[in-house]
This record gives sequence, C-alpha cells and structure tokens, in this order.
Amino acid sequence: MKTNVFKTPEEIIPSLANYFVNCANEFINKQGKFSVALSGGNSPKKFYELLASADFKSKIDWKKVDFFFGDERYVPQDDPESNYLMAKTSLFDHLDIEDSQIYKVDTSLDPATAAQDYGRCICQYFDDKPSFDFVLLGLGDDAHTASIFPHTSLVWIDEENVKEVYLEDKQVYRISFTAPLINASKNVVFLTFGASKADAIKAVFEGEKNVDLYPAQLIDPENGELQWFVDEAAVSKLTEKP
Ligand SMILES: O=C1O[C@H](COP(=O)(O)O)[C@@H](O)[C@H](O)[C@H]1O
Repeated sequence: MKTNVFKTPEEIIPSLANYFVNCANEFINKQGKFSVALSGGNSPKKFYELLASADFKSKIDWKKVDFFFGDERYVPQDDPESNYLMAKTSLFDHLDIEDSQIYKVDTSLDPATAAQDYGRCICQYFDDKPSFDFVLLGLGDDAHTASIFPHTSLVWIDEENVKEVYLEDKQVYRISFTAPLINASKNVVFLTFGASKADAIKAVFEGEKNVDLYPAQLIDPENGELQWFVDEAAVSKLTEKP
C-alpha cells in the first residue's frame, strides 16, 4: 500500500490525474483497452472535470477506455443522486466516446435484478474472471467504501460479485461491488480529502480490525496495487504520519 499525502485537495487532483493517465496508457499499450470502475459522491467530481479538461483530454485514447461504476444509488439515471449522472456531466459528456463504453447499472429493474444483471455484464466483459485495471474508491465519513456500509450484509459477502443492499437509516437501496470483486483488481485507488474524513482514516489505518464497523478495511487487492491519495487534513489524526 502506498499513501500519497498532499497539502490540499487542489494538489491531489492533478497528481491523481497523472497517475490515471500513466495507468491508462500502460494498459492500452499492453492490451488495447483499459477498464475502469468509477466512484460517486462528491469527492471525485473535480478529478473527473480535470480529466475532461483540455489539458488532460488529449493524453488518453478515450475510445479504448471502458467505464463501470463501483457502486450506484438505486435512483433513475437522471436523478441528481445518481453516480452515473455525476460522471456523465463532469466527464463523459466532454469526451468523444460511445455510449457502449459506459456500463451503467440498470436501475429500472428491481434492486436484486439490477445487481444480478450488472454482475452478469461484468462477468461477460471479463470472460468470467473479473479484474478491473483501475478501481477508484471514496471513503465515507463512517468508513464505508463503494456502498459497503457498516453493519450491512455486504460486508460479509465473499464472492467477487455485485449485490444490492438496503440502508435502513437512509431507507434506500444501493447496488455495489463486493469487496472481493474490488480486491481482484489491478489498481485500487482511494481519493479522500478533508477534515471530515480524519476519523474514518484513523479508524481504517490505525483502529482495531473490525470490518463490520470499518468496511474500508476490507480493501486489500490480492495481486494488485493499493494507493491512497489524501490531503493533510484527512490524515491529521494519524499517530504515524505516512
Ligand atoms: O455514497 C457514496 O459515498 C462514497 C464517499 O463519498 P464522498 O461524497 O464522501 O466522497 C462514494 O465513494 C460512493 O461512490 C458513493 O456512492
């Protein structure tokens, strides 16, 4: 695991964008395409916007990039809560790519069927051996990642799959990669910044091992690389500074 610490979020984003460009080009040169699973929420928006900017757009052959979602809110694709919509407006709409390169969760199906359908689509894409080239993750203030929330059934699923989960407190469904599916990836990157994440980072890095309480502790790629891109505020509570 490597932890990259920056003074501010403004400094993290270009460094992560350069890392992404290098990964993309390495995989495209090696295998002709690059499979990416995006995260949602607020943190990645500026990163997506930078990738879509004039400075970065020309650095990748985007026609060779296939996009998936590590998790999705169970809402229509035009709902402001939709992770797909956020990625569309900040990234996809600015790239010259085909709709067939964007693998969305079909939230018109019921939650269990939507998860099964997305899992099947991923299995087909990878000929039954899923292994994303790049998975971007966020960290919730409660130490959830993707939509693997504390004290939910998703924490305990040991198959490389996609599952639905009902969040009692929010009264909503989410569709999410399981931890084993994330851990089968080649590069897993957390983008996490801000003082509101300091307790969660402290718990994940230095807390007792308790995946039910701190699901992000589940993330440990089997044969891949794990990197954290964080700012000083997010790691401010760590006893051992990375
Ligand atoms: O709900 C979600 O939360 C996490 C963290 O989001 P952030 O807004 O705190 O950065 C995110 O990674 C996940 O994709 C999203 O659905």
